[in-house]
Amino acid sequence: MTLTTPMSPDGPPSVRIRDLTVVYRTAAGELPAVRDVSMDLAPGTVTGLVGESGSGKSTLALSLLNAVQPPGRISAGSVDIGGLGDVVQLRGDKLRQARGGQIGYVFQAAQNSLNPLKTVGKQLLDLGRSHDVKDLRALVAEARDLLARMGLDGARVLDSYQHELSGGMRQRVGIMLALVLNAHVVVLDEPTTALDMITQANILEIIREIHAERGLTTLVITHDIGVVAEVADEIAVMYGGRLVEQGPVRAVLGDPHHPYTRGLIQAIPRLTGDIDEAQALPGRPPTLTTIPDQGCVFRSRCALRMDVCDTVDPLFQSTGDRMVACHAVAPAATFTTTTSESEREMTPSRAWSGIGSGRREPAADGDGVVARETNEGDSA
Ligand SMILES: Nc1ncnc2c1ncn2[C@@H]1O[C@H](COP(=O)(O)OP(=O)(O)OP(=O)(O)O)[C@@H](O)[C@H]1O
Repeated sequence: MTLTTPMSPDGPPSVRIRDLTVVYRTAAGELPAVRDVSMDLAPGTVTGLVGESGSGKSTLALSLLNAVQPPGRISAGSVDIGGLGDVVQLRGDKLRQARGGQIGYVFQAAQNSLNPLKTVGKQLLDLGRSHDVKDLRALVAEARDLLARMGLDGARVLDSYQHELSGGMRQRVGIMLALVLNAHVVVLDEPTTALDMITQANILEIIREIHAERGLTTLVITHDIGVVAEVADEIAVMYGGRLVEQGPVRAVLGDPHHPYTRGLIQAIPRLTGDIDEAQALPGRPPTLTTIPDQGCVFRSRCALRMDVCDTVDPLFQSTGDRMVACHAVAPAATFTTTTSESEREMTPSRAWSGIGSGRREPAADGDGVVARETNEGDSA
C-alpha cells in the first residue's frame, strides 16, 4: 500500500551530536548522566542504542528533542539535525514545532501513555491543532493510512479509547502519533518492552518497513541486544553516561571490541546450546553519584583493567570499522602499521583471549603490556 506522505524530497536527515553533556541536579550538586557524547546517526539508518538501566540512554534520546526536563539540563554540546540546525539552541515556538513536526518520539511504555479519557482520534486532533495543522481531514486520512499500514482498522482505532486496545495496538498508535506530522527523525524508546514475543517481532518488522518506506533516520533505545540485532543497521553501546562502542551491527555483535559490549553479549541466554554459556556481567552499573569523574567508567567491572584506566579517560576513537573507548583496544593506526608477529598480537581479539574461554582475569602478560604501551603512546 502506498503512503500518502512520500519520502522527504531532501532524503532522510542526518543527526550529528557533538560533546553533549546532560546533568541532573542532585543533593550532591549537578552530576552528568550523559558526558561528552559525540555520535552521528547516518541518514536513513536505524541505530540501536543499548546499555543497562541508568546508562543514560533515555537522557541522550530526550536531548535530540531538547526535551530534558528539570532537574536535568543540557549543560554543553550540540545536536545538529539536517534541515533544523542545532536543536539545543531552539526555543519557544520553533522548538514546539520541531517536536513531533520533524522529530517524532515514541515514549517508553507508549502502550500506557495515551490519555485514557479521550479517543485516539480526539488525541490526534489535539496534536494537529497544537501544531497548527490547517487540514485536519488530511491529517485523519494520513493517520488512518498509517494505522492500516501497520495492520489495523484505522477508523475503528481512531474511535477507540486506550482501554479498548491491546498493548501491541497501543504501541502502533504511539508510532502513528510520532509519524503523522511527517517527522523524519524518529526516536523509539523501548518500543517492544512488555509485549509478547510474536507482537514484538511484528512491531520490529513494522518499524523496519516504515523506516525504509518513509526515508527516516531512526534511533531505537533498548536494553535488549536481540532487538538491535533484529532491527538496526548500527549499534551504539552506552555505559555510565559514555558511549563505549559504536559501529555496524553485524561487525560489533560478531566481534565486540569493548569489554562492556562483550559482557552484554555474553549475558544473553541462548535458546539452543548450553544454558550455562550465558554469563551475567559481574557487578552493577554505576549511579549518578558513583560514576567516577576520571578514568574509564567501566573499570570497576572490567577484566582488562590496567593502571592507566584509573586516571585517563579512554578516547572514543576509530579502530577501523567502528569507534571504541578502551585503553586495551588498539586504535586504527596500529592495525594499519603492524607487520611483525608481536605487533599483530595487539589486535583486540588477542586481548580478548581470556574472556571467550570464560576466564575472568586480564589477558596474558604479553597482550596486557603491549596494549598498555600502545595506549600510553596515544594519550601522550
Ligand atoms: N529526573 C531525574 N533526576 C535525577 N536523576 C535522574 C533523573 N532522570 C534520570 N536520572 C539519572 O540519570 C541516569 C541516566 O538515566 P536514564 O533514564 O537516562 O538511563 P537509561 O539508560 O535510559 O535507563 P533505563 O533503561 O532504566 O530507562 C541514571 O543514573 C538516572 O538515575
